[in-house]
Amino acid sequence: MAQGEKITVTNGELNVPNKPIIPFIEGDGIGPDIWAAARRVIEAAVDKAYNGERAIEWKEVYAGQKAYDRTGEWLPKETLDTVREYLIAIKGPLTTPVGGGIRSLNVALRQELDLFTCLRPVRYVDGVPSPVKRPEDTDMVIFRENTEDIYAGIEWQKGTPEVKKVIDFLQNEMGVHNIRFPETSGIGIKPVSEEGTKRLVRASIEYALREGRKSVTLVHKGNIMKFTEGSFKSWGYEVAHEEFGDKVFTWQQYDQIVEEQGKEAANKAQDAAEAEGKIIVKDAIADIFLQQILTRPKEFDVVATMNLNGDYISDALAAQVGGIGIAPGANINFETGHAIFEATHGTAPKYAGLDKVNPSSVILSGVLMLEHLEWREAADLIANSMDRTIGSKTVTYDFARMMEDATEVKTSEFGDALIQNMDA
Ligand SMILES: NC(=O)C1=CN([C@@H]2O[C@H](COP(=O)(O)OP(=O)(O)OC[C@H]3O[C@@H](n4cnc5c(N)ncnc54)[C@H](OP(=O)(O)O)[C@@H]3O)[C@@H](O)[C@H]2O)C=CC1
Ligand SMILES: O=C(O)CCC(=O)C(=O)O
Ligand SMILES: [Mg+2]
Repeated sequence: MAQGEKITVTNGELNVPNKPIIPFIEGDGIGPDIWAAARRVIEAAVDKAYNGERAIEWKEVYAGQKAYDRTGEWLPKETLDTVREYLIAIKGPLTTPVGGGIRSLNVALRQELDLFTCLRPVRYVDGVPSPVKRPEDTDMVIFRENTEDIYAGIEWQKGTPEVKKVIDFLQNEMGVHNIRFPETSGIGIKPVSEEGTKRLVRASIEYALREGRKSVTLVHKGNIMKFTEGSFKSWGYEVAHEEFGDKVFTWQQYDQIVEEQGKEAANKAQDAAEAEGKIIVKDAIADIFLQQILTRPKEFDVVATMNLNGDYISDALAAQVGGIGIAPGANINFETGHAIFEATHGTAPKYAGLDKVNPSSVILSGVLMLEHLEWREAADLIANSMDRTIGSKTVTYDFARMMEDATEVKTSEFGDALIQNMDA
């Protein structure tokens, strides 16, 4: 039984004891390699920052292969109950087979605990090799809706009685005539709700205001998927207008001024709003957005989008600042206080057990967790040490292959270097 105390929440504020119990899931594939390094780095930073007065009491909980081997279940109820009870957890990646087998345990955790925001900050760490000319221009925070959309996994396989029933219903009762090959189609459903959209966009605007960000961009494919992605855009603007009033200036307001007074007046109004520190709420269609984040990254700041778009955007943006080896994330319910911190990447099975991959994504997810607990001194120790370590070209294989004169180290050695450089 772990010693320590529970983190609790009162009126949306976390109460963090000096020895909080934090559940962790080691993860599949490279999970054990990166988690071992991350755990040591986080412990060293907390110890150094608070001279032993604070410490994390880790509590292992099981999911994925390790859970299956021990209990015969991929995601035991006990794991969900424990995370629910202790509020904050951190996890390694979990495998999801393609085209059959179990559904994503990562998605199940997010849905079961209603962790409606997948928050993925994307910013450049000095010295990291990147495929773009000015990686430092990319500084965005993704707010990805985390519980709905086609990502929810509501689908039926080709040739089953279930899919036939759904197709018959669509054709006979809903007047659908454009399923191109009904006999050989699988069908997926894409639920996107007003409630789910509004809580996500609300959280993104609140974050932008709190963190002094400049804009929130609603990313959607609403021209094609009018009542899901298109509605996401409309509901997003509604939240902005109805709940944030004079704290925001939206592109809908801009368009209205263009209509009534012309473009010059609209530009002036937007400039004035920016000067007053208002958040600009705008939108972009997903395909062109993927081009513009590469060509004009400075124009984007906080990004609010649906589940699948957010998944694609996360990996694309991670590439711009050096790749998935350094891409942290958090799954958060801002209303209940529940949060699970995890890297953006997956289990990278070909590297499992080789002590080779970059642990930075899960370590920086730990930094996000420490910031969330307001243990900023410990978070800063890790972030600064990461700057120094990468700055001295001590890196894992993924960065070493793109750098000249790098010293390539193993996962565990990178962890050692981070701990050593906390003293520098
Ligand atoms: N939240 C989660 O738990 C997630 C789980 N997954 C699951 O992971 C499994 C594998 O997915 P896959 O599509 O291969 O994606 P992965 O993210 O696991 O790996 C893809 C590639 O990304 C690079 N990479 C990933 N992690 C690291 C790291 N820590 N350091 C350096 N490079 C890294 C490697 O590239 P290279 O070979 O070029 O060096 C790797 O081959 C699937 O079952 C998927 O469902 C996927 C995403 C998230
Ligand atoms: O759950 C999975 O296996 C994949 C999830 C994923 O890619 C993500 O959340 O970014
Ligand atoms: Mg992904």
